[in-house]
Amino acid sequence: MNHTSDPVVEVVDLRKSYGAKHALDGLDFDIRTGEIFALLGPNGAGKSTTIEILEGFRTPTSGHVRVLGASPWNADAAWRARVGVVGQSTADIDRFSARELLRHFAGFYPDPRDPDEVLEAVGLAPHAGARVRTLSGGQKRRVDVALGIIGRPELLFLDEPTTGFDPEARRRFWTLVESLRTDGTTILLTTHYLDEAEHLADRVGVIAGGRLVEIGTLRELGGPEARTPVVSWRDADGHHRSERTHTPAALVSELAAALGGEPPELSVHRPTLEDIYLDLLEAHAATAGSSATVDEHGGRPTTNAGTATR
Ligand SMILES: Nc1ncnc2c1ncn2[C@@H]1O[C@H](COP(=O)(O)OP(=O)(O)OP(=O)(O)O)[C@@H](O)[C@H]1O
Repeated sequence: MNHTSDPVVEVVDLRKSYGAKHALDGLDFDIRTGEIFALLGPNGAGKSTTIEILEGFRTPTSGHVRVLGASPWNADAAWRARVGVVGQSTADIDRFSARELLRHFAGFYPDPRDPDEVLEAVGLAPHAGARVRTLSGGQKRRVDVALGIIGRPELLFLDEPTTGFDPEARRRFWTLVESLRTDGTTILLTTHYLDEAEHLADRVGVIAGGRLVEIGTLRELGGPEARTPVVSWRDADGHHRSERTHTPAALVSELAAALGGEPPELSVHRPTLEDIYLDLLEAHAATAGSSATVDEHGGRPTTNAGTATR
């Protein structure tokens, strides 16, 4: 465990361009020891570019980046042993069994976890001896997670870790991540699942168009007014109206009195986390002058722990 009070991850004015494309346009954030920090954002926002720079697989165009006190892309093997990586692509060493892979990779670390305990923790114990290629997509993803934590990392990167998991596997994974936090592991997570971020993250950073739109706890997302209920109805001349109010019951009574009965098409809605998140992205797209786009990305390196990192 890192016992210093310095941030585990320090990012100042991080920029990354691919030709004329500014994938990252000046990011600033810190991740503290023992924290679970989630990066949220639409497709193409820059989450994987950020995480891959912090893992040392890409170099920034400019900016200051320190991860466990080092520049990741110049870091040595001792630094790598302190970091765990679960990238977006799935383990492709599929002629081995999960148990064989874990035993093999455990040998690269000074203080690895017990392979059988890891298999149990990720729910792979019943399939430990099966060749990885015979496993389902969700089971292969668990192999990635197992490889990411076998070295007992101080800092764990999880890039969309539960994509393809069934609901029970996701819950089980969340329990595993919580136990890693209890052990003192610092975790950077990217996810498209707001409930995952809500369940796991101490703080989130919302990224869009290569910029950090907001950073804070999920409760703080969108500012203090974002969760204010919205009363909607159709008024006497047929126009659709809506009003944000902390006293929706009072407004509904006023409306009922003014309209002499039930307000037509009345609804009272308390914005959900998803509403708030989508509003944030919409506001960003409006100020950026374009909406968030879905991009294909080429040339991303394989980043699962079993191949590129070790
Ligand atoms: N190797 C590359 N060459 C050129 N452009 C790239 C490359 N990798 C990423 N990009 C572009 O950089 C931007 C950010 O991509 P990135 O993969 O970081 O987004 P993301 O937030 O991880 O998206 P997703 O949620 O789809 O994984 C996108 O516009 C993408 O097309």
